[in-house]
Amino acid sequence: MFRILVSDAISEEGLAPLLAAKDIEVVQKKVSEVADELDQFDALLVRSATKVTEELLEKMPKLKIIGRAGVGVDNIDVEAATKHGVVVINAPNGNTISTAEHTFAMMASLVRRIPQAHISVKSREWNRSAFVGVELFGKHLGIIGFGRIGSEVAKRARAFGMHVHVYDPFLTKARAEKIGVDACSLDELLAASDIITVHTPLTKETKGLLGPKNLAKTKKGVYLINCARGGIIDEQALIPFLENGHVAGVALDVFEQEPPGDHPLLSFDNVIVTPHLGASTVEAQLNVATQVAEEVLHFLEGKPVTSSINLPTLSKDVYEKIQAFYTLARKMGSLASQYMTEPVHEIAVTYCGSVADLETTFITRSLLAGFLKPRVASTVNEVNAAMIAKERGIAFSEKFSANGNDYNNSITLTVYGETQTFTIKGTHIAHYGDRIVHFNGFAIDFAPEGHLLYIQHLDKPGMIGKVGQILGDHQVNIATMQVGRQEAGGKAIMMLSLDKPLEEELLEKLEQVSDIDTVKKLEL
Ligand SMILES: NC(=O)C1=CN([C@@H]2O[C@H](COP(=O)(O)OP(=O)(O)OC[C@H]3O[C@@H](n4cnc5c(N)ncnc54)[C@H](O)[C@@H]3O)[C@@H](O)[C@H]2O)C=CC1
Ligand SMILES: O=C(O)C(=O)COP(=O)(O)O
Repeated sequence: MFRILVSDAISEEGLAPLLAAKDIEVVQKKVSEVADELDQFDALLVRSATKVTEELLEKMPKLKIIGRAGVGVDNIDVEAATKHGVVVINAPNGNTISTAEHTFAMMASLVRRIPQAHISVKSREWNRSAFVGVELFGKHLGIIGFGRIGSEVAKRARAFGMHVHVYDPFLTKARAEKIGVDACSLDELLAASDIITVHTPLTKETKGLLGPKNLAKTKKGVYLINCARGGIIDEQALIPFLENGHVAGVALDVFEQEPPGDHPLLSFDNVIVTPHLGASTVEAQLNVATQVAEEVLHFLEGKPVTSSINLPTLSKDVYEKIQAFYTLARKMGSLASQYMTEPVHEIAVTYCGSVADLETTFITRSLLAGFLKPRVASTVNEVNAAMIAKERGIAFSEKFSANGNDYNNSITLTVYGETQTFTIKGTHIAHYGDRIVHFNGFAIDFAPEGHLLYIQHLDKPGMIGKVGQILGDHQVNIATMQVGRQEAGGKAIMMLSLDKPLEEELLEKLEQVSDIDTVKKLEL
């Protein structure tokens, strides 16, 4: 049974896949209303109101996934979620059109002074000369941030006969030309635009992007629009530019603090505002709720997510291709970690043959999670494995080779410790399963599963018998046994799979047998 907390107002119709699912309980309450039960939730669904802080995450130890029914995740401490191994997903395109349309509604309202005229008429006035506006046709629109919403705004602007200038450090000239916009530098955009609208996420780089310095570079009489995030246009910095008339008008859907309270900007007649309504349409809310509900359901069913903020995203197709290697890699990581009981400073993975062509980032994360799990007390999974490895000073690298080295595919993992180096190689054989084909310098062939017992010994007659005798005397049944050696009479290994885990006392007995060098219990 999974419990999901929906702590913001999310479309009930969109939540239908979760509400209808068996073994899932959906609780639609604010965080403050379930303060005593926070440790019982597996998933959390939010919009922009709930602040998902590290403190909240610490109160939710069972949490596996956070679904943001919308785009911006600046209300979620994604780094803390990653640290806690919690997947964060969003609905990146469900509200694009609604927000682009709202931006346009704001633009038209701003230049034609519709809100002010509306209030005037409602106040029983009829003052036509007070509300003379300007046309959008022929004006220069500057769009800062040319992602999903920015590009939809551009399409609409072109239909209105506007010239569109775009600044986005990640936009190529070729794409800009194809869409028919002028890709330019920020300074060029600021100097050329009659109206500027921002559509970036709120990040360290974009916070205060339109602050005192950049506002001074704009044309006198410029109009500004923020339907992205409060703070991209610095609210305090706007005040003198409004007072001296340099900025002709501002439209804000979002604020540095929401609600903004008694903010000085609200006193300006030429500042028009809405209460964060960009995504507030029936269609957008249904889209984003359906997207996150389906994703969360998939995730809880153990399927891949397609729009994660802190995991590489995988299509169903790709996931099916990598699934087998993902499991093999996790087991190899775990075996290496259990074998190498000393501190490790580097992990190197080589993908050979068909696996080298796949999306290996995810496989490597799985391998790291498998490696770290026996070593860390907290949750470790694909989400936080790379971060934890880094924190512990473990470097990791990937190499690729088209040649499978006798196998259709293989993964080789080398772990560098303080005093020794350990190498393990595995392969996945379709319709047969995972095999470890190389272990600590020995060619061997065993299935990585269950209760394993590794013994390194001298290659001489009677060794298998001695081990078999000790295990038999203690009622431990051997399910399978594989052997490998480097040369006749030299070092050799046995890998036994047992029907039950080995007790410590038996391990010690085996270690005392003459010509047995190493005994290790490996659990998968
Ligand atoms: N008012 C509302 O209700 C809504 C607001 N939003 C907000 O709109 C914003 C944009 O959303 P999308 O277009 O869906 O995101 P997106 O990720 O598709 O586009 C963002 C664009 O900003 C660009 N960018 C990033 N850093 C930049 C920088 N320093 N300078 C210039 N460009 C930069 C990126 O390259 C990207 O192309 C987000 O902040 C989102 O939270 C989204 C939906 C509703
Ligand atoms: O999707 C976004 O980024 C939004 O800003 C929409 O926010 P909301 O879900 O309406 O609180």
